[in-house]
Amino acid sequence: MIEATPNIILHAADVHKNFGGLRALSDIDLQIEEGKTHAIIGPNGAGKSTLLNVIIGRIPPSSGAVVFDGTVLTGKAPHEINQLGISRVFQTPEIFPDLPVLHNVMAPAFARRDGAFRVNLLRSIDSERQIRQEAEDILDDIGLHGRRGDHAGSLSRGDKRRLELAMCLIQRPRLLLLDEPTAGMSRHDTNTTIELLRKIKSSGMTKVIIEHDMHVVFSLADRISVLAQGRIIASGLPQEIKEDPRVQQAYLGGSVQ
Ligand SMILES: Nc1ncnc2c1ncn2[C@@H]1O[C@H](COP(=O)(O)OP(=O)(O)OP(=O)(O)O)[C@@H](O)[C@H]1O
Repeated sequence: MIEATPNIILHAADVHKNFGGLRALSDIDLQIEEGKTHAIIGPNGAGKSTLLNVIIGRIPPSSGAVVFDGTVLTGKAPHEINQLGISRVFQTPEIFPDLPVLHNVMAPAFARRDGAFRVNLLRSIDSERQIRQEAEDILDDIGLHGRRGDHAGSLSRGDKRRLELAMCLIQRPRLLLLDEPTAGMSRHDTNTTIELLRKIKSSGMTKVIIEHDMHVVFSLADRISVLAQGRIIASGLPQEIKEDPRVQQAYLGGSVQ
């Protein structure tokens, strides 16, 4: 078994992923420090989503292992990995469009407690009240409280993404993975989401963010890893990454600002 280093909550060790003849990930060694926000950036097709999918068990690596707090995740099913305390906000929101917004947020809390999306008729009313209150508080935090009775399907794309974030937060994950959390949002909604993610940061939750918007990355990240053609070409503090010539090169000569 691969040992987790102290303070390193997640370690992707020597991960490779091939799709047929295509090397989507090569020699990945990624260490995520507990309580920090770690951004993964890189040009289109660099392998960012593949890496996230390997971490959450949706895609098996061709070789290598992912270790979360001393537990090897490789070979586990996505729901088992979720139960260990890892949640992910997807690029395309996965919500229940026909249910009210509030019920969307409550549903994962039952899964958190029961280990499955099932309704336990013997569940105490108090517990249900507590979950409802928790869901209402989170909706308040993310600015969707006024929409709690509306069908989730009627929300704008940006609000659906925030709803999905609320559905992750109620699970109280130890590690939150965010795949382009502000994609499709207006500048105003993007800034509101940055503020919300900052608030979550102060709660000590570890976060991994994949993001193209450098304003979001540099507003939130404690550390940044840069993927290009399936390899991590640089990893470090935001200022180090900004000044790294290899990173500038990976962005086709453009500057990372
Ligand atoms: N299921 C799959 N089958 C075959 N090839 C795949 C599959 N998933 C991804 N790829 C390929 O692997 C490479 C990495 O893709 P990936 O989606 O991980 O990149 P990305 O960095 O997330 O890109 P983007 O920023 O555009 O979302 C690409 O060449 C992509 O075409």
